[in-house]
Amino acid sequence: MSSKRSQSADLAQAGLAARRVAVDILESVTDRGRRLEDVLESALNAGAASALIAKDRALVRAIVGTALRRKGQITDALGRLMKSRPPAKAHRLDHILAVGAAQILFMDVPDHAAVSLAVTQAVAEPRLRPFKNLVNGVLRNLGRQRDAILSGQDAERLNTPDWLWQRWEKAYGPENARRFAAMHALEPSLDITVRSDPGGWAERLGAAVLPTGSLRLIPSGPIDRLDGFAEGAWWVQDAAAALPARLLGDIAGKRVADLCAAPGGKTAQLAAAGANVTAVDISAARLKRVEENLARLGLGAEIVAADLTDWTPEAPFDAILLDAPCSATGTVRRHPDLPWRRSGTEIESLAALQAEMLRQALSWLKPGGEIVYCTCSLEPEEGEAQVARALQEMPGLERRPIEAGEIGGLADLVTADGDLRTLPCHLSSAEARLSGLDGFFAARLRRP
Ligand SMILES: C[S@@+](CC[C@H](N)C(=O)[O-])C[C@H]1O[C@@H](n2cnc3c(N)ncnc32)[C@H](O)[C@@H]1O
Repeated sequence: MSSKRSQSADLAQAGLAARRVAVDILESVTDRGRRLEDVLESALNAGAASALIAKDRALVRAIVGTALRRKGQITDALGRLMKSRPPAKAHRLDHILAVGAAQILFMDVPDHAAVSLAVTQAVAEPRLRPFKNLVNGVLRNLGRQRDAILSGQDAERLNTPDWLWQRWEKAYGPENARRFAAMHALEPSLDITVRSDPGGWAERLGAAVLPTGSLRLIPSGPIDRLDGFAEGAWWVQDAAAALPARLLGDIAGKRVADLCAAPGGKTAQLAAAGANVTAVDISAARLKRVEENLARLGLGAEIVAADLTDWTPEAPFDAILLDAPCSATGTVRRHPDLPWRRSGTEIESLAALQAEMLRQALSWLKPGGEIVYCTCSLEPEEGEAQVARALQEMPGLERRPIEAGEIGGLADLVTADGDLRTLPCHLSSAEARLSGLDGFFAARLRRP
């Protein structure tokens, strides 16, 4: 084989391997309910995928991300072109078609390449081989009818499962539900928190400095190769996630608990602010990441692996940050698999756990001490309702309202009660990919 021909055979092989890994990942996430971030890492480091170069790894991420962000539209589009569903034994066909459709409908990949790689995948699997003409026909038709199909779709509604849409319509109204869904279709920017000199780091990284002090950029390669990562000058943290720890104010020299601490973005903020931090989390594996992150950043904290519902500190704290486990529905921009792995049924039991944790945490504060309770959820049961209940339950407990000045002057992010409520459609910018914020709730309470 000439070297040119062997090069193009290598490229075709890599293209095929990337699509195969994308199909495997989609299968794990949507059929087995596994978390995308866990599956991505293990799939990209196993077997043939481990030989993929950075560009192909990025392609896998982009295909899977698009297939999940646009899952409703892709299912609708394929449904319009298929007379019947493939039999259950050929269920992998759904993922091969979804991977092909994601490229044809939404990505800058030539239709013929997407179709031929999907057909090659079907042919390679004995159970799917009988459907190779179906794959070919459906995906070719999709390319031909792309514009007509896309223009007839209600993208926001289709890409949001009913359980989430109904919750958001109820809590925020139909227009906001639509705004959130529009943001979820976009690959989010990378937000980072810097130890110091945001202006200098913004220049070095080509980032924007947000009003809240976080930096925002579109990275062009792996994050750990960016300037300043290895030397611990910054850490990855959504701009909304960076706000709750700041609400504890000047904590230098104080004894502060970071409850539900892993993977440690907020622990790093508290330690960088000079607090003596006790970081507690139930997951030893996730705490290992806290330790690694702190080591890279040259910061320290006492690390405690414990179930908070069964733990008592040796002495009360001056201040506490409780970032309770929650449905995480505010993070769909960064976790597009979440809506399709959950159904909302877990919210009731999570809310009960949050109530128990908040009650306990309040009892671990010194008199006059402050707690910031937060969740990365858009669901009022996990935010506003928790705080209302705590205020009712504990005589003398007071809300200390958040001032816009504490969060870069962004008054829209503060509720009438004085709590922080960030939404995916907040922080809009002329450049769509530089817009948006994770949905967070935070309230600051002072113990009598
Ligand atoms: C929202 S995450 C915390 C994120 C973290 N604060 C940060 O900023 O990086 C919630 C954490 O709660 C922990 N968790 C869940 N149930 C717990 C329990 N019963 N006791 C202690 N930690 C728990 C989980 O392991 C998870 O790390």
